[in-house]
Amino acid sequence: MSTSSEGDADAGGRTESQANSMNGKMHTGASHSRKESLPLAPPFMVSAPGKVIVFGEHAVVHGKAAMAAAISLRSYLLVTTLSKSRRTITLRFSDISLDHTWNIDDLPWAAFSHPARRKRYYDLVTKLDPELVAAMQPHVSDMSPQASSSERKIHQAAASTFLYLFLSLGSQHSQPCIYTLRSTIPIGAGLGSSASTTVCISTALLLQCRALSGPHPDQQSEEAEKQLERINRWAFVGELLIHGNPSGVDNTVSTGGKAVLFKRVDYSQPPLVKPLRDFPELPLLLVDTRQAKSTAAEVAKVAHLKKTHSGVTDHILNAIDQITESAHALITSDDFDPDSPTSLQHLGELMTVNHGLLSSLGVSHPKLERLRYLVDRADVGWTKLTGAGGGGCAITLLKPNTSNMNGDSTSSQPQSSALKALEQVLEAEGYKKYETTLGGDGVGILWPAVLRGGNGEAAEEIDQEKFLGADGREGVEALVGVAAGGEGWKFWRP
Ligand SMILES: Nc1ncnc2c1ncn2[C@@H]1O[C@H](COP(=O)(O)OP(=O)(O)O)[C@@H](O)[C@H]1O
Ligand SMILES: C[C@@](O)(CCOP(=O)(O)O)CC(=O)O
Repeated sequence: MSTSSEGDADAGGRTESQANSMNGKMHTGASHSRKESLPLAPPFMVSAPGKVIVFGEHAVVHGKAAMAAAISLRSYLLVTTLSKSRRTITLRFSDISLDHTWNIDDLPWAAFSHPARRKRYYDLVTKLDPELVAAMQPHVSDMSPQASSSERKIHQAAASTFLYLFLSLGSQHSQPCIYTLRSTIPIGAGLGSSASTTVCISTALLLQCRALSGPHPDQQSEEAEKQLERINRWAFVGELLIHGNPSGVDNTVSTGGKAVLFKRVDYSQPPLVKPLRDFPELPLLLVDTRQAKSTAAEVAKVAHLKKTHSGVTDHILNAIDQITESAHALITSDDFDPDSPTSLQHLGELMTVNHGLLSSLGVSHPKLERLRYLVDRADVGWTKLTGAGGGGCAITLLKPNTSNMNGDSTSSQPQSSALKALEQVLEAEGYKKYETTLGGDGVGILWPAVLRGGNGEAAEEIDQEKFLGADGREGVEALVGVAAGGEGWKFWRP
C-alpha cells in the first residue's frame, strides 16, 4: 500500500471515490452513520487457483524447499450484500452442502475487539489466538446438526476459517451479506482446495474492510505485491484452522499464482518465496485416486516419525530438499528444454526418487502405488504423489512422444496409443484424470459481478441463482471461469 497510513480510516489506501464505489456509495467500517436509503453495494466475486506441488511436499513443513505451481482449476466466491436491517451473515458453500446463517449481533465481538487481542489487517499474524478460537467455538459447534459426523467436520473447518477471519477483520457494524462459494477443484485431493477457498475468503473480507487497493492497470508493482502479501497472511491464518500446521506454500501459490520455490524456516517470519518466472510448460498428467485423505493426518504422521526416528527422518527430509534444489537448478538452467528427452528424463528421475522418499515417510497409499505401477507398466512417464498423500492426486511427467495428453484430436501430435490405453485402464479402475494448465494467475476479482463475453457479447450479471444453478464444474467454469476468458476479471500483477 503506497498511500494512506495503516490506520482505521480508509484502510486500503483507495481514493474516496474508489472506496465509495466499492461499497455501493456507502462507507463501511469506521463510519456507522450510514443512511438506509442509499443503494446496496453490487455483488462482486473473487477467485483463486488450486496448486500442484511438483517437489518437496511434507519436507516444506519442516523448513525445506518446495516447488509448486498454480493450476487452472479454481474456487469462486460471490459476495451479495443485504440491506442493513437483515443483520445476518450467511455461508452458502454448495460443494460441501453447507448453508449456515449467523446473527451478526450474536457473534463474540467483545472477545475479538478486546484491545489486548484485537488484530489489525496489517499485522503480521502467524498463529491463532487460542482464546479467540475458544470464543468462536460455540458458534460453529452447533452447526449442521443433521449432517453425518464427517460432513459436520468439513462444515466446521470451512465455517471456522470464515468466522475467525470475519471476526478479526470485520466489526459489529459489518454489512450483512451472503457468501456463496463454488469450486472446480476436487476437495481433499491434494490440489490445495482449502487454500484456494481461504484465499477467496481473505480477499473478500479485506476488500470489504477496505484494506485492499486495486487491482488496477497502472498499479505499481510494489503496491500490488503488498496487497497480495496482506491477502496471503490472512489466508495462512485460515489454513491454520483447517490444517493445524501448514507450511503456507498452498496459500502462497494460490494468492500469487504462477510457480514458486518456497521455504519457511522461521514460522514467526514471512516465508522465502522465489518466483519461477519462466516455469516450463511441462507435459503433465494429473490423476486423482479418489481416495479421501486428510492433510492434517498426513502431516501429523510425518511429525510423529520425526519425533520417534529423528535421525533417519531428518535424512529423508534433507534428501527431499536436495531433490527440490536439484530440480530447481535444472529447470532454471539455460540447457533445460521441456521438449528434450534428456531434460525430461533427468527431471522425471528426480520425481521418481521424491515419490520413493514420500512413500518411506508413510504418506503414500495402495491406490497411489497401483497408479504408479500402471504408469510404469505403460512406460509413459515418471510419477509422484502430489500434496499431502494418503490418497488424493499424483502427477506424471510424460515422456516425449506421449504428449497431447488432453487427447485433443485437433492437435498436430497424436496422443500415443500407450497413453490412450493407460487412460482407459485408469478410468476402468476408478481413477479420474484432470486437465489443467500450470502457472496461471493468482487471486482475482470481478467487481461488480458482471461478465462481458468476447466479440462484443452482452454483459451478463452473475447473481446467486445463476451461480448456484451452474451445472457442475464445467457449468461454473463456463459461467464465471477465469480460464474461459470472460472479460472483467482483474488480477494483482506485481
Ligand atoms: N469447495 C469448497 N467449499 C467449501 N469448503 C472447501 C471447499 N474446498 C475445500 N474446502 C475446505 O477445505 C478442506 C479440505 O482441505 P484439504 O483436506 O487440505 O484438501 P486439499 O488437499 O484439497 O486442500 C475442507 O474440509 C473444507 O473445509
Ligand atoms: C503436505 C503439505 O506439504 C502439502 C499439503 O497439500 P494439500 O493440503 O494436500 O493440498 C502440507 C503443507 O505444506 O502445509
